[in-house]
Amino acid sequence: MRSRRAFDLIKVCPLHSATVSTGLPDSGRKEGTQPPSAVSSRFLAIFESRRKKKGRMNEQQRSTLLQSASRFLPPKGINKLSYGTAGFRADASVLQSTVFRIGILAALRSLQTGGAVIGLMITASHNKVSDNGVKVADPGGEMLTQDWEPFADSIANAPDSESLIQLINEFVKKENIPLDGAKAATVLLGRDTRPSGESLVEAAKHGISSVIGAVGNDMGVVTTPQLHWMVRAKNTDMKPSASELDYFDQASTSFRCLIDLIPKKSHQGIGKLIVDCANGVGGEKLQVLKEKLNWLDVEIRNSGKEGILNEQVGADYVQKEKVVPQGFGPHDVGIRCASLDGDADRLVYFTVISNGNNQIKLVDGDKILSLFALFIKDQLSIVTDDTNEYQPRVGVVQTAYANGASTKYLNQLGLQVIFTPTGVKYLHEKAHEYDIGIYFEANGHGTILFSGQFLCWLEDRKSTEKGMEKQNAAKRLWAVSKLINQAVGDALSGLLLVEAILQHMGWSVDKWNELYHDLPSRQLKVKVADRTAVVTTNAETIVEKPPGIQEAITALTVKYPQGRCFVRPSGTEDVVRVYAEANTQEAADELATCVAKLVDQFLGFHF
Ligand SMILES: CC(=O)N[C@H]1[C@@H](OP(=O)(O)O)O[C@H](CO)[C@@H](O)[C@@H]1O
Ligand SMILES: [Mg+2]
Repeated sequence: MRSRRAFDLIKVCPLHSATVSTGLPDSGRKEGTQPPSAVSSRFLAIFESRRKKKGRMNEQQRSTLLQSASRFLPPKGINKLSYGTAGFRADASVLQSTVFRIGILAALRSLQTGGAVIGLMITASHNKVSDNGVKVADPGGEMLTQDWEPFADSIANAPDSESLIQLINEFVKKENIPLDGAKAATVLLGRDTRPSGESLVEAAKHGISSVIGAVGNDMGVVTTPQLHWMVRAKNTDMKPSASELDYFDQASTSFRCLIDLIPKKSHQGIGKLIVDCANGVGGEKLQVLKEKLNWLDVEIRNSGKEGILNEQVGADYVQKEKVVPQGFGPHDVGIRCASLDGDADRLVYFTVISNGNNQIKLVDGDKILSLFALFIKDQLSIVTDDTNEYQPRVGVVQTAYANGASTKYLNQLGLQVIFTPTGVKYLHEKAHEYDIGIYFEANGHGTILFSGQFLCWLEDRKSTEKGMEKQNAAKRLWAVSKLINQAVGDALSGLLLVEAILQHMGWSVDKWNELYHDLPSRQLKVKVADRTAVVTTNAETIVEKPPGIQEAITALTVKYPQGRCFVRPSGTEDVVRVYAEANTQEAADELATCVAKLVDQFLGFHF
């Protein structure tokens, strides 16, 4: 079922995207006016009929694959790789064969989706500079369908070329992929600023071109969300030739639109913003936006010209350590500051505490989510009233890492809050079930998704609503849908939306931070012998295996007022993570430390 979602995703309102694309380049595109169910069943019928003739690897293809695969053999003695929460990540030196193989996978995915453009991004996000990684973007710009992850795991771990070809052969048959050289496939490649990126992109290109008919288009150094945005834009036919330039144009135009729609503009403004760019790709891209917007009140720091990527800088460091990033200090007290991560898909805000010994007041992903949810709810309540036949469904998606106070606040706003396991692929999927699905991880990765039906309705409201106030609210929501990156969480477009909303409200960062008070929390990581021994359930809040550990965690947690604690295996690092919340910082620290010891007792290296 999931592999079909790529098609469902692209059935956007014709008013929003001009045409509806199936990802099947030569299928009828005048279908946009049909109701969604009819559209998608027609797509699927075409898709199914094409699939029937497929699923064979000819001799020429086999020998091409075999020849190139023999040049990219996996190094001996490395740990088993797993696609995880955000693709494959490891020390860059061991990744050549993995990336080569994922190049093949991306080309196969393009073939399977009837020639839709697939994305392949080389990044290890907030991890250290010597690491790297690879992840794949599906036709709608979202993460690779989970159905393909086992295949990704198996080919990444295939010990030699013969077994790799055998796995591909089996998969191609199972999925009916037309591997006969007759069909075209396109993969869009991007990388962050890591020095290992260039050679890994080359490995990916070898993988792609070993699938006959497949072409890799290299977008160079881009943020992860820019690559996802381009994939989405190309496939939805809004902009078949979509480039980074279009990304910047759309972001700046919709941001300006939101600013122009601010009622009774405050002459005071909301003051200066300083952005820590993690010494990563976000710095140079934010500079482009700054120039395009003639935005004088933003200062860009840690743009990568001097410091080391992610070393004591960036959103992950700031959110987890709750201290200032390098380059920030007492001179910044009271100023609104933001941090991006290494590939600019996470965003948090903070202020430096005066005499605080480098401590900060963190404004995390939960607060960004709350600000977005509040703004959307306000605007929606202006546009809709009880007499409307169509009542858009709004859903807010969080993970167990969301601060308990944020969930309480969102519930008090009357919003439906849903929990999923960690990893944006889960949140994104859930958010798609709503007309407006807003999701954020506490670490600052999140976005807003709008359904095609809602956007059609909104398009109508923009021009037909009688009152100016209603029209403007509709226009604001429309601008949000254009500004926010609906493919994936995006620190740059998220930052512009936060700035626009704060200006709209006339709020300082402190006023925003007062929406609710975070419960004190602590996150720790524990190195264990085998993190896969931890099996969780209930959106990762309960440990099922190893037996006995959950009872012990619960027994500790109940001792602390407002205590909440869970453990889960990381999908990106070889650790088990511990999260604890309680009514005081000391209590949260103590609870986290006790549970970390428990994890060590149950799973640590005890010889
Ligand atoms: C606690 C935490 O921040 N976990 C992060 C981290 O995943 P782990 O599976 O926890 O390693 O990286 C993921 C990818 O960036 C992100 O989705 C997730 O939220
Ligand atoms: Mg990232």
